[in-house]
Amino acid sequence: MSSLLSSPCSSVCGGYVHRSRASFSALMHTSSCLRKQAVAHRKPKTSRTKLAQDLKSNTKPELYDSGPSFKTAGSSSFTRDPVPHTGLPQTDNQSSQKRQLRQPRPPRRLSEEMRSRGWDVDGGRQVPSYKALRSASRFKEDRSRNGRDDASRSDARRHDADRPVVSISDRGRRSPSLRIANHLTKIQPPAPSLPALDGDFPQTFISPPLMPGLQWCLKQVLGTGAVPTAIQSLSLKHLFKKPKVHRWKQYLLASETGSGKSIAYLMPVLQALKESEGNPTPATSVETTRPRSPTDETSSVSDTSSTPEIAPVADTSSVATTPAAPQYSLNPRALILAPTHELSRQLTGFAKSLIHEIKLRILCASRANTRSTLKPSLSSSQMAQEMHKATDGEGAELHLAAAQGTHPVDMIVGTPTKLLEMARGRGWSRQIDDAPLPGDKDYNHRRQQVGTPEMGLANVEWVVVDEADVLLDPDFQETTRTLLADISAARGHPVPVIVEPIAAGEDVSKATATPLNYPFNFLLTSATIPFALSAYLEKFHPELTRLVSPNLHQLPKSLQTEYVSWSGGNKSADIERRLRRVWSEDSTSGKMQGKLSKVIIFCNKNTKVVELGEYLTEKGIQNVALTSESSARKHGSNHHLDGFLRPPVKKVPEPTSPSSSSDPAPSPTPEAAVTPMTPADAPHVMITTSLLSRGLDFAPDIRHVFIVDEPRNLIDFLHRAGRSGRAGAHGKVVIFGKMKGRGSAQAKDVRKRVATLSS
Ligand SMILES: Nc1ncnc2c1ncn2[C@@H]1O[C@H](COP(=O)(O)OP(=O)(O)OP(=O)(O)O)[C@@H](O)[C@H]1O
Repeated sequence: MSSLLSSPCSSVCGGYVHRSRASFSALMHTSSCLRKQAVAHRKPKTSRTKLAQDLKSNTKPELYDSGPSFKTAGSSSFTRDPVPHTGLPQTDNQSSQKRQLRQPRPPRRLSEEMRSRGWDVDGGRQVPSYKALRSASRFKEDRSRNGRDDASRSDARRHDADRPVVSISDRGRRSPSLRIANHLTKIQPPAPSLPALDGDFPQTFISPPLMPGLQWCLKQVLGTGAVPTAIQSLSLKHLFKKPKVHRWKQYLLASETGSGKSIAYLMPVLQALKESEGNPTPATSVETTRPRSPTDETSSVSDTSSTPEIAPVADTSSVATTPAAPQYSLNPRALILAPTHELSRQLTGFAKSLIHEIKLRILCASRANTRSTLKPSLSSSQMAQEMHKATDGEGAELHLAAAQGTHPVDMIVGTPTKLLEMARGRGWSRQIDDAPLPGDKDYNHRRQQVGTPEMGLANVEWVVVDEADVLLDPDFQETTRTLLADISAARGHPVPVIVEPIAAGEDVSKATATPLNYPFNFLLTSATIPFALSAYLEKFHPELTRLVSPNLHQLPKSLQTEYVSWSGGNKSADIERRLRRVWSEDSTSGKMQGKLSKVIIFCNKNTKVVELGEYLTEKGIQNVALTSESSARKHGSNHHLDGFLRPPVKKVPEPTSPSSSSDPAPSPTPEAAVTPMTPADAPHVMITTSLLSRGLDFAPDIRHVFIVDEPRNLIDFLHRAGRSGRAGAHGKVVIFGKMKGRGSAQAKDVRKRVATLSS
């Protein structure tokens, strides 16, 4: 406890720093402040592509150094640290778009005053009026932009707020935590050399806390020797707790790319869904929490075995119960939100590989504009068969608009736009005006075009926001928050829709916002936490617990970086030359066992993607060039990514007993089925933009990522680079630029900044 003293910063910021053991974080803080001071005096950079200034200073693993009392029995040390993760600095774009706060939800019969504040009643449900959602017509789907400008980064401030932060130190555990045993890569998993368990943090996928069926499927998917990664350990430790007094969980799971965040959030969600099958938890109360006192922090840190959650004082005066789910076709109990259809489909397939034993029903809502294949006249057994087909296949999708009756479904995965459409009716966003404008002949026609809502939200107990920094950025936030508000309203606890990006440098610690207490478990995940997200969470979710891996905001250790200088001639020819070199190295090294590695090339612009694709095709290199407009993306499946995405693990024959000690037979490796081919026979190159840089789990034979345009910022860079070197597999990120002579300053700057991402 004595290690948690605060001392004034000796440098420039005048702030305070929490001291951990040996005052190392104090040192880091001071040096960070000095660096910021130096940056502030530097001539401001005008480049649009200037990279983040001080990303690393906030996130060094040393900041999570543990006090002596938290050492585990083995070499691992797990700790909760008082230094909060403050996030990456915010972009200008975000700061310039300060918008208004809409509140509160209205009573069912609306007064004129409430109406004028933008509320309406729709089919008995309270929703923001279409007028209030006028700006929703700008909703853009599938645009995973990651922030555009870094000019405000040096303004970023660290806020030593007292929200709970839980981290896991990787000292002495670095290799085991990511010594990935993955049978998909044909790497024989090393015998697990686990540090001694300290009874606190699970270091194997064991039962309990996992139910045997889930544990068995994890072994199938990951291989028998797999051990939890840092973020999964944290999840096992914290997300399976069952507090005596029910309260809705609020957690952020943050860890580097390819570190297994999907499993970290799927494990607790799937298990909870199974356990509460047929026994839904009502939205019993809106929890109001007392202000945190300094003693809260001390006690939560000193007692690692206790929950990091500060017990809220339940406001029993506002007790409400979940209204009965109306007769919608689908009434899911969990929703997973993802920024793209591709990611939704992959997550669905992956989640299905984990439920072969526990038998839940998971649906992908990614298909946007297709007619239902179900006929209303189907008998119930036919319907059940269709349902089985739709929920058992890889990334299977179902559109039930024309089907009758309700269909049991436990979890739906989709983009916020699609999910909102399912909840409000197809075409709802076209109805953004309450009254027709003079001469608006289409008005009635438009209103009639709105489809019937097919998804009820009253049963939703879990919401996961994957790639939270994208889904809560200016492009997506309105849709995401509207959906969250709709769920809350459907569960009987209306909350305001907040569309209020935090300005750069805004001191959120002094903000007096009303916390958002959603009546469901709320999980957010991301590999990058920009300032805007961090500040938003601090302001509106002060009780949210952050589970942070020590390598957050760093490149995976298995990923090498290499710089290639443009020759000064044709850039496409330079890229072609480098590709051929990769394949010739593959053939001589023998590391690829006769196969040739695949390469993902990231460009900044669609035109460049198309141009490069055509050039390589001309040169006899088969490739897949994908932009946001590509027609291949509109087919409602991930077939356009075939050969590049990691395929889901198929179900293996039933075990005699899932809880028996014998390990499951390894499933056939996807590689085994693939005949070796050359880049002239089958695409070995995918060219795309940042569109596909988020969340997708690419196959391990993608050994190279080429970044041929300067990334817009370090967030963008981390996600692009992170498509390779996943789950401990070897990978290389090749960065092209002008490295020598006049005009090389920018490339050198990139190099310097990228170097800060490797420890
Ligand atoms: N404990 C583990 N051992 C071995 N492999 C694992 C483990 N956990 C996850 N994996 C594998 O690692 C890969 C990456 O996982 P996942 O896609 O969840 O990463 P992520 O952290 O969500 O990455 P991103 O930030 O890019 O979305 C998957 O193929 C998954 O099967």
